Amino acid sequence: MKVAWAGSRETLELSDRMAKLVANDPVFEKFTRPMLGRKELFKNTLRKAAHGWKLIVDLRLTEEEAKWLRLYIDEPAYTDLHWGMFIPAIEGQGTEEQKKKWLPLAQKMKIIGCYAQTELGHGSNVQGLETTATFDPQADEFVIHSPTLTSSKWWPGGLGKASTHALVYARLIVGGEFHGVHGFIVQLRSLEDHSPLPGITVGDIGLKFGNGAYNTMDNGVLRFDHVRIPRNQMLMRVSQVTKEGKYMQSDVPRQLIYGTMVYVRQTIVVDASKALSRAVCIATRYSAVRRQFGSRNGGPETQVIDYKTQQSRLFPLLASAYAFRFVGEWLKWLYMDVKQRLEANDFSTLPEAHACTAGLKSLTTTATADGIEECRKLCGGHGYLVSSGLPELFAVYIPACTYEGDNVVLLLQVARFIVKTVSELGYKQPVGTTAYMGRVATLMQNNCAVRTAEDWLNPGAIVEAFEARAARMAVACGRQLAKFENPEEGFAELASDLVEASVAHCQLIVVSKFIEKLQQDIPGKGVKQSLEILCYVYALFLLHKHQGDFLAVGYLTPKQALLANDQLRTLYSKVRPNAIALVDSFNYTDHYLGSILGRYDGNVYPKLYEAAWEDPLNDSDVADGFHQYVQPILKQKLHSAKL
Ligand SMILES: CCCCC/C=C\C/C=C\C/C=C\CCCCC(=O)SCCNC(=O)CCNC(=O)[C@H](O)C(C)(C)COP(=O)(O)OP(=O)(O)OC[C@H]1O[C@@H](n2cnc3c(N)ncnc32)[C@H](O)[C@@H]1OP(=O)(O)O
Ligand SMILES: Cc1cc2nc3c(=O)[nH]c(=O)nc-3n(C[C@H](O)[C@H](O)[C@H](O)COP(=O)(O)OP(=O)(O)OC[C@H]3O[C@@H](n4cnc5c(N)ncnc54)[C@H](O)[C@@H]3O)c2cc1C
Repeated sequence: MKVAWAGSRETLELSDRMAKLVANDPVFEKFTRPMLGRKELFKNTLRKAAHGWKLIVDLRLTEEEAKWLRLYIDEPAYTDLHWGMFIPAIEGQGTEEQKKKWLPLAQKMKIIGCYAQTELGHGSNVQGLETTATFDPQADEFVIHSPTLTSSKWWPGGLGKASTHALVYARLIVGGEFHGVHGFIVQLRSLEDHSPLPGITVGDIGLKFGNGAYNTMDNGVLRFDHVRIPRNQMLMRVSQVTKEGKYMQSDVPRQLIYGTMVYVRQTIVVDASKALSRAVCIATRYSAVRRQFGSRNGGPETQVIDYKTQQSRLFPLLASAYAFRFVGEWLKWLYMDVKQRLEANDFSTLPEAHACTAGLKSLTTTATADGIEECRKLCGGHGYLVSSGLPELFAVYIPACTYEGDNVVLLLQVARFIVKTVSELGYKQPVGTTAYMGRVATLMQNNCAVRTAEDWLNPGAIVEAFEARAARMAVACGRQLAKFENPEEGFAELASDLVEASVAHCQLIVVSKFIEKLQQDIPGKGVKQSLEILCYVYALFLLHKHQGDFLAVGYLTPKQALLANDQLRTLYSKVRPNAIALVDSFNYTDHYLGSILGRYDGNVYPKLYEAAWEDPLNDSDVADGFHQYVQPILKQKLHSAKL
């Protein structure tokens, strides 16, 4: 099962080596993180990042090894955005000449970059960004300027204190004409003494949610006061500005400027499976350790993992972790395919790539953020201790529902895509993830044929149910939209229904890709069978949770919905014997889990007790402040009988 989770034996071995390299290095200790002050915390993050870079250089780690190393260091840092956005943006939107100049500098970390798109006043609305880049033909330069307070760049990770350069997204103005938002490489700080360059005001935006957590990252604020950069520092693969001041839009779609976001969104889907699997690993192991009630004749109390309510909350999350892992694997393939096509100037699958990355990023991050919180609750009181690992995991993870695109805004992008597909059904055969809409007549006509709970253990029945739900919801939205004279007005009015139809479409993708994964060769005795059970748990859990959709579109009867729930209960009993093996398959070290509740050895109570005394508050029996503030209360003589 470890190979199935890792993807291959090579990846399992490589990631295992990196995990152990980090776990055995005291520099990467994590437990004290939540107790550090902001400056000490940030300095410690810089220290870890520097040590990580030294390991990469000294050990000559490959790009893949370095990626796993940074993952297992498990600390948001400027390197995430340098490697995860600044470099990919240059790779995707730079000309060959620009890549030749800037990539070696960035890859050798001679410069540190961030991705500065969001502003104080605009994040979702990229076309509303206010920073300006005005071409000066006399000087053959762009003048980068922050004309308003709301044009201040705000949020970019690594911007506040670490980065020397930024990829700045600004409104391109040539000869007084606005030509859309484009990316510009701008140096922010001196490479000599790291001081901000003239015209640059830069700093950190302040404390964020949680102790430690994402406060290791210097999300920054940045303002420009007429800062000049050479013309060749506008990324010009998509569009160009000539020396003469002529704007040229190549035959590449303007949306390629958004390409880095597509790339990051697909990485975020796999990240979701990692984050959710960590929380599920902790909650599952602890649920097996924790006993509460149920003792008979003085015997041991019941393991809480054996309660049906615990199983009905925990096992769908376990199944979701595997589901997101496999859909993330497919999404990576989709992204690489569209990237290759783009290199051949084939833009045909760009809309599908955008819709899939946007929709799956939204769906998996929402489910993961909710899932981590559910795992905290599954651990009872001890889940609320920092030493459980869950509060910090939650605090670090939840911005994923916002960054790289607010999850609702992204679902609205999916809605545009499926509404457009429905509107073209009469004359254009849908392909890819919307191919099922080509069978809309059948899907609208045929209802569910399930007669017994067993009938739900049929991939065909599952896929047809999810296809019918998604198709019928999309067609219903299309029909409603047709009633509006102004399509944009209709879209705004029906936005909530469209979002629900988008969720249905995206859940169909996840379920379908899980089923397709099971049709592949999966090594290991009993592994495929275990994954099949999880696949059905995932699908039937969604069907149960969203049964209102399936009933409202008339595809399911209440009886069939009840049969699905009956089957779900049976499936939980089948997951139970393998639950620990399934989470052990994630192959996480205790260091990476950072959780006393999730320890591999299950030695929870002694370690919880031990850890309590390490809290600074226990440095003395009588806490500082007692004598000054409490003792006087205890000693005071009160005359009024009432007090
Ligand atoms: C080694 C370590 C690795 C680490 C990995 C690193 C990162 C990942 C891991 C952790 C994360 C770490 C840190 C956090 C990073 C976070 C960074 C950020 O947040 S960067 C900023 C992100 N911002 C956004 O996502 C903004 C969201 N808004 C938009 O994308 C757009 O404004 C819009 C909502 C899509 C609207 O676009 P527009 O204003 O142009 O209007 P539309 O009419 O809707 O679109 C026009 C047209 O274009 C199509 N389209 C839109 N976007 C794309 C796209 N991305 N790709 C392709 N096509 C796109 C859209 O469909 C329309 O097409 P059509 O309908 O045919 O006209
Ligand atoms: C931890 C973190 C790291 C980040 N890192 C970076 C970075 O490195 N670089 C960078 O450039 N940015 C970064 N960001 C910014 C991030 O990309 C934006 O916050 C994100 O794109 C959301 O945009 P917004 O903040 O403008 O939200 P808004 O769009 O203002 O969202 C506010 C509310 O309005 C709703 N809304 C907005 N538009 C619509 C609409 N059309 N229809 C319906 N509802 C709507 C949203 O759903 C939401 O509920 C980061 C943010 C965070 C939290």
